[in-house]
Amino acid sequence: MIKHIGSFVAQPVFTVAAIRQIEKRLFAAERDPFAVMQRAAQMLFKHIAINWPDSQHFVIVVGGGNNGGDGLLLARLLKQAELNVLVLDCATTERRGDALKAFDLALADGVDIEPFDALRVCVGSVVVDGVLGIGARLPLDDVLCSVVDWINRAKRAGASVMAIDLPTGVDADTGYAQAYVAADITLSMVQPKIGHVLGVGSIASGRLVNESLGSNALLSAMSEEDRSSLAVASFSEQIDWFDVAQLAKHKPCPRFADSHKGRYGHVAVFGGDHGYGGAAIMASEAAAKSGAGTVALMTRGEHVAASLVRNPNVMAFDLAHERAMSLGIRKDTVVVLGPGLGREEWGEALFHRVMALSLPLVLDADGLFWLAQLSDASLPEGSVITPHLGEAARLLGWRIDDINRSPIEASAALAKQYACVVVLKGLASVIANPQGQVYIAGKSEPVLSKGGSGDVLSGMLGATLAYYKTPLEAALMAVSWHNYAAGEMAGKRGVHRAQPYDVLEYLD
Ligand SMILES: NC(=O)C1=CN([C@@H]2O[C@H](COP(=O)(O)OP(=O)(O)OC[C@H]3O[C@@H](n4cnc5c(N)ncnc54)[C@H](O)[C@@H]3O)[C@@H](O)[C@H]2O)[C@H](O)CC1
Ligand SMILES: [K+]
Repeated sequence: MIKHIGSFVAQPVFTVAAIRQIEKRLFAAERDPFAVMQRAAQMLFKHIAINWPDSQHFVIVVGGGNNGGDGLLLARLLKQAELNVLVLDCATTERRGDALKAFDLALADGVDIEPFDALRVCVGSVVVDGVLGIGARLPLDDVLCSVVDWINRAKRAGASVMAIDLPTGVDADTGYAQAYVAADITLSMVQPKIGHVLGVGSIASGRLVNESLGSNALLSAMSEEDRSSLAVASFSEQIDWFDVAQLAKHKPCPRFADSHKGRYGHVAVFGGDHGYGGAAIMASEAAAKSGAGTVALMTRGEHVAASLVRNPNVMAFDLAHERAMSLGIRKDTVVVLGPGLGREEWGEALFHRVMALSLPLVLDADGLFWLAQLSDASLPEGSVITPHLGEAARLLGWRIDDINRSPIEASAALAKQYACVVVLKGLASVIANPQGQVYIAGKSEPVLSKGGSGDVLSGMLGATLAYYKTPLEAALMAVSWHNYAAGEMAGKRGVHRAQPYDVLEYLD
């Protein structure tokens, strides 16, 4: 089968360890390392002027590290521009190095620096979070929690919040957060971090802007090998990927002019025990509307008529019929197993029967429940599993909180354990393959938090798996496409009314 390979626009996101290495090289390349912090402050000033050109009153909350140093130098620039600026200092340790130098310069310039006091009323229309950046140790103690709370209260009272580098409270390596600053804009310094695009961090960051401070030039001068040793995950960049014009350019599963249905694969969706027919019907509809050449729904007899009425293009077979398997399966079949499979005997027997076919699988929902019951399971080559946090926890024998705290490690561990591609579903999804490649795709789309969204995604994934050469590509395409379409749908239909299958009307 001839396949079209989409080209991905991916932007690397970095760990703190990698940022520290880049910083080291950046400092070595500068005559005066303090110049990097000064550049950071100039960039903050620039973005303030762009975003809030009319604001006169600024409050900058600073910690004792270099994140606070950036904030102090920004305060100086605002003061020099004759704007009203107040620095609230919540440092608990003595300042050293660049942070101390920044503090002294701000003080010498007459910047108003006062100790942070939670009872103080916010006087700024823009509040800048310069409390903690990549040097944060989490969780925050009570004092820092009250600082975070103060900034968020100021926001609720009408102030805009800009975070320097990272919203305070967010783990830069995972996006995990408990108490955290909810920023309107985050100005990331040097390079974007994993925590900006994953987990709660992806929401806390608000609109993300990065200023490389000279590191882009440094990275492009590095060898590909050297550079890729720094990035542990690549983020299929929202700005490019989800931009309508860009998506039009990278349209998933494009059709060929000299087309016939055999070129787009065959998807067989297995599932739909009593009461769960909708899940399997939605998955089969999703496969069909994502462009699969042919789709078969393999289900209980009671769901056949419903499926035919809704989707006459989808073949619907009653699994109790002795020829159902031979009619619904071709040799190039991609199987979607799980939606509405259930946890009763019927689902268990069907799970084993389908696993024995050794066809590439999309394994989801209760398919993952049955997978977790096996002590030693290998999946057919080219398979993809799509667990949410709870399902991943069951498969790995970890606690859900552990998955939340280490989503990249969890997906990589699952990809190894089952020798398959893993889509760990979350606000943004982590996609990993057994070769150690990791991508983060998608962003928070609250409209997707409804029963049935996973079924639709698994059906879409069935279609992309039939279309693309590698399961990694197929997973990236399906997750990004689903997420993009959800954003379009939410805008046009509203987040309450829109149903999970409505997303399929926004794929083109
Ligand atoms: N170094 C550079 O090239 C540049 C750095 N920039 C900014 O600097 C920060 C990173 O600075 P660093 O000093 O390493 O860390 P932080 O400021 O994030 O915090 C360290 C500081 O805070 C204390 N601390 C950490 N956690 C806690 C906690 N839970 N409770 C109390 N205190 C805590 C710690 O002891 C230190 O004193 C980076 O994010 C950038 O914003 C530049 O932008 C320019 C280049
Ligand atoms: K910060």
